[in-house]
Amino acid sequence: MSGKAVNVAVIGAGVVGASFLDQIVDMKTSISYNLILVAEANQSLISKDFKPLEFVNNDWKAALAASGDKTMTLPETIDFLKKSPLPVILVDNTSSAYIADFYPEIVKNGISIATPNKKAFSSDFKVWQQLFEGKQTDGLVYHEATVGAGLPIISFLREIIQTGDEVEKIEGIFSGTLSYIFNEFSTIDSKNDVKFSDVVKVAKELGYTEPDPRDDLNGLDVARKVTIVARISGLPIENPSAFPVHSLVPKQLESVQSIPEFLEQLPNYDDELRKLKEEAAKENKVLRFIGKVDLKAKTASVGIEKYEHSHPFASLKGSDNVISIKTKRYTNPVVIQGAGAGSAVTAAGVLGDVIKAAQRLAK
Ligand SMILES: NC(=O)C1=CN([C@@H]2O[C@H](COP(=O)(O)OP(=O)(O)OC[C@H]3O[C@@H](n4cnc5c(N)ncnc54)[C@H](OP(=O)(O)O)[C@@H]3O)[C@@H](O)[C@H]2O)C=CC1
Ligand SMILES: N[C@@H](CC=O)C(=O)O
Ligand code: NA
Repeated sequence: MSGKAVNVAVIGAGVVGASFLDQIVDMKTSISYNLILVAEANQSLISKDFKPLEFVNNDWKAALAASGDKTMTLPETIDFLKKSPLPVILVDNTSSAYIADFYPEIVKNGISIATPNKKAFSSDFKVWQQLFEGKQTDGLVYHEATVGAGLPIISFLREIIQTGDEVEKIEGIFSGTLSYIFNEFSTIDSKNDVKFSDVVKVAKELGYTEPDPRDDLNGLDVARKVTIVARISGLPIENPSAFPVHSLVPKQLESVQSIPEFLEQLPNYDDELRKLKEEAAKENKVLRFIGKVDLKAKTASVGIEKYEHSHPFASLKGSDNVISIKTKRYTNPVVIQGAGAGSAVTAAGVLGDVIKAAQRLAK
């Protein structure tokens, strides 16, 4: 044992957050990862004297449920963490834009961040610059799980770029939900006449979609991921609305209030996608929902593309992501494929980031 340690503060104990906490309390390494804060929206566990929180049988859930501590505001949380005697890594396991807005202030106070939350990295480019072009004394920022969940996309891109490689093109299926929907809707078997609206309903029943499926179908989640990989590769995209994004939500259904009503009306708009699928089938192709960045042309886009049956994107299964990266050195693209969503793989991506930060920070 080296006796080195860091303090870890976790915000969010939902799908990813709960799995993250299960993994970190079980982890045995030479560095000590001392949990000093676990916060849900309304209740928290706070170690006010910075002694590591302790759980009977590693049962953090029971301890959190029994805790009487109310969740601090973000400014209060920053004030608390600033006083930590050990380096602190704040793990944001929420999708909160409000919390993401505080990242520049958090790192300015020397607190490091590890997160799967895409909001800060895909909002205004100015925030990106504040996070990655700041002072030596700023906290570190890791966000592997913002693209392809635990798959090594961001670390790979950053590493090859640091060694002098140049990214030329990135193309991929970046959404677990839309991967599943198109893998089921448009298959190599041209007799498949399943309706788009039916696949969306099944995807929702299986828990693959966001609570409101429009948050997947509008393409914004993919646009955020495309913005992130483009920026890392040197294309300073202003925000995820600064390039063409094909929304699969019919205009007339954008403002429908209830989710059941949206799902009930969706079959009225099946025709357009059915025609596209039939056109593709005639050319022996399938439809896939793709994010693309072309560094030479300085363009990005999100939308439906057609692929030959022999293309790796055509034979994708389940809700896998697949991302193809062509560079000056990798003239045959590197293809990274695997689960791009899910609690355990995403949490492992976040925990991997915490480990990387701790290896640089631990005292
Ligand atoms: N699920 C997946 O497969 C993947 C998720 N991600 C990203 O991971 C993040 C988390 O996703 P997921 O776990 O699925 O989402 P969930 O909605 O399951 O969990 C979010 C959690 O954040 C908590 N929360 C929200 N706001 C606050 C706040 N102000 N203070 C404290 N806690 C707060 C919520 O608490 P409460 O319940 O009390 O409101 C909830 O427990 C998102 O950014 C998502 O995009 C990335 C890749 C894959
Ligand atoms: N809803 C997202 C989850 C991760 O960001 C997806 O389907 O990929
Ligand atoms: Na990743």
